[in-house]
Amino acid sequence: MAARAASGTPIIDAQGLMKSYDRQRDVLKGVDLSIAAGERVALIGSNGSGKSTLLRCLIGLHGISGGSLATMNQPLSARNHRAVQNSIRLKTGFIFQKHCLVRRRTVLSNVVHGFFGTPGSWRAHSHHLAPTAWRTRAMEALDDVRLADRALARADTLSGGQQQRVAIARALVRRPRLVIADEPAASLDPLSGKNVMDLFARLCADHGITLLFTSHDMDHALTYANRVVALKNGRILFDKASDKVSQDDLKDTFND
Ligand SMILES: Nc1ncnc2c1ncn2[C@@H]1O[C@H](COP(=O)(O)OP(=O)(O)OP(=O)(O)O)[C@@H](O)[C@H]1O
Repeated sequence: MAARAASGTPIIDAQGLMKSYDRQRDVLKGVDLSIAAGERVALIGSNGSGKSTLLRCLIGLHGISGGSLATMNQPLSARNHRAVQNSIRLKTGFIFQKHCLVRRRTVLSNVVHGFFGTPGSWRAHSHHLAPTAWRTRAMEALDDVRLADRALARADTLSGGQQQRVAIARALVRRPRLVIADEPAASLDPLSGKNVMDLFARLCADHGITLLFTSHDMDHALTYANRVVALKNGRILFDKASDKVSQDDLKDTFND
């Protein structure tokens, strides 16, 4: 049962959202999802239930096949113009399971890469080219993730957990309104995963950033989100406050 976000202009507003990749099979089968500014939402579901597809539709990376969708008031459709995608990207931070850092570049340059897409983007290739304001902001973001002292180290000399914190700094460097994270802690050991999620959720809360993340770790979903949305076979199975999610809800989500 889908519940609409309580108040405020939605950051994300999907109604009856459909998506098929091949016109033969619908991967998303009528998803209603409304997320208000400042919410922290976990998207859960079995492998193949459609979580990543939904995230990609929400940011205009995939066109939708039916229904309606607006992200930050920007309507999205079957074929999204590059300008629409860029407009959403400029206000959105992304974090993926694999941190996708440029391994041979410094930590600081990797954070400066978060400015790609803004005017004068070529300066985001390296911290040497970046304007002072970008470098300063990147250092603040590194300070937020407690890695300012590693700014000039090569990215591939950091541990997996540290690299994921660099990815968080890169996602937050432009102070986005929305952060979308696809399994942000999945490649980390349990303790590093918990540390990264603690930090990530706190930074989003401190900066008033709306957060939508997927996770296969139910502790993470229930701890770091204030709302949990379960997808099953491309449909929303439930959408409720995290403290209302029961063991039976989780069983229904993951059982055939
Ligand atoms: N680019 C694509 N082209 C065709 N089919 C795709 C594409 N991406 C995903 N699919 C299909 O869509 C369905 C949903 O996949 P999706 O990756 O969205 O699920 P998921 O819930 O994120 O899974 P997981 O938990 O394994 O990451 C799957 O059947 C998958 O094979």
